Amino acid sequence: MPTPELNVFKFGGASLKDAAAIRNVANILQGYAGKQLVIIVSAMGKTTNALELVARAYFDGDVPTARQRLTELHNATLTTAKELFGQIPEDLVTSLNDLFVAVEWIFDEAPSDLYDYDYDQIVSLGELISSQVVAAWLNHEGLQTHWVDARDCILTDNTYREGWVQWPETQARIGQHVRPLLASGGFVLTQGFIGSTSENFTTTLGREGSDYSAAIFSYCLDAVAMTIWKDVPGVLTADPRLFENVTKVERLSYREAIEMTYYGASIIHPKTIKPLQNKSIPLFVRSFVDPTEKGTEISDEAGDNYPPMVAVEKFQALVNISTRDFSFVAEHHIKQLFEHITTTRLQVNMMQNTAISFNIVVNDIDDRVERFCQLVNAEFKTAVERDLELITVRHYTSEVADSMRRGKVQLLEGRMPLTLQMVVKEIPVIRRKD
Ligand SMILES: Nc1ncnc2c1ncn2[C@@H]1O[C@H](COP(=O)(O)OP(=O)(O)O)[C@@H](O)[C@H]1O
Ligand SMILES: N[C@@H](CC(=O)OP(=O)(O)O)C(=O)O
Repeated sequence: MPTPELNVFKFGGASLKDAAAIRNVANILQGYAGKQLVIIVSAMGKTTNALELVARAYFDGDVPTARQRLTELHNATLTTAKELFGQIPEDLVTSLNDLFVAVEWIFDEAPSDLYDYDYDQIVSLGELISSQVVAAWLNHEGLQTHWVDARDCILTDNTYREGWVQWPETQARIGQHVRPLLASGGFVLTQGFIGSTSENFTTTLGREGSDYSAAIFSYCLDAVAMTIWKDVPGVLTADPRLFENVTKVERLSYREAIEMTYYGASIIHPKTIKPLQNKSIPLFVRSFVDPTEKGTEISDEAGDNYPPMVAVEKFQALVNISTRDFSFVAEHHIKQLFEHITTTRLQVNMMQNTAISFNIVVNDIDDRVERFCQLVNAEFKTAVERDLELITVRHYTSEVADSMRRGKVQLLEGRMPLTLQMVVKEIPVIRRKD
């Protein structure tokens, strides 16, 4: 049953990066007091990056470093809480302490044989901490807020670091845990990014997956709209950190949004769009810096005219695969290659083939490319080029395409009527030997 006028808001790391930022979030939420609202929060600032280092140190057997980094994070969290509250409420100190102690207990045991599993048990801490601090602050500010554990709501399979949502069970759990709280009044606040398996082990949904969590809650609760609050005025024609002269796009269709985000427009996690599109729930991208502004609306197609829009995906590897015996790359080879692509969890962003070779451009994550090359080694030769960028231009013009190529060497290009893609690397700078 739809929840009347329910909105879902997602606040990411940038909007929660320190005490002043959390105060700002509470000020925004004052404007929604008494409304039906589910709030999804990410970890504060760059906490997830810090926790990745903790997980790596632990898995590599360097427990003292893991402990030290965890203690630093605990102290930083208490400092933020102290700046917010002055005197930190006792129950917040206790709940934060319990969360940190649970990770310290992991350090008392040897790592499992699966890094991705250990990663999720540790890195999920970021969202658990931030949700406790923010919920406590909202309650302190007179905004009644129920804290919910997202692991009681989002059921995933056992694919650690990229849990696959089990939709029917998730829908039932969200209904069971969230609806009664909404009915009792007050906001519901929970964590983005995390879920759990049927054996109650914590999973994460993939880096920057809190947007996706918000879309899951929006879908399951039939929200009227979902809003993600960002440090930019909305979706821009390109990432302002990388490009000049970018402008805000007032409206985007789901199709445009999914194409841009899949290829690296990191403003929205690519998995966010499908659940919203499936129920025609509009997505608003708004500024937490200037919450009076309208932002960008993403919804059904409306015959819009779009300017050129650019997305850049970094850390790409180009894998050139060729047969060892000069035979054609035929269908059965491609089938075999894709089986290995699936088992090593490569995400293929571009592919092109010739008579005896097959090129794929993939996200270069961990040792996945090496594992893939080993698996195909018996039948195929492989050559890998790394540190590449995949630039995708929707609604391209020749001027924009030329400006993207400037100062780069282009290794691969793909053109479709609406989309231009190029794989580029920096031109190596020749320096004098003195
Ligand atoms: N097309 C785009 N429009 C606007 N911002 C973009 C775009 N592509 C990338 N970004 C970047 O996304 C950032 C906001 O996303 P992100 O840092 O993931 O936020 P959070 O982690 O707080 O949710 C912006 O600061 C901007 O640099
Ligand atoms: N904290 C997680 C999940 C997330 O989505 O964060 P953010 O909303 O700050 O991008 C990450 O950094 O990957």
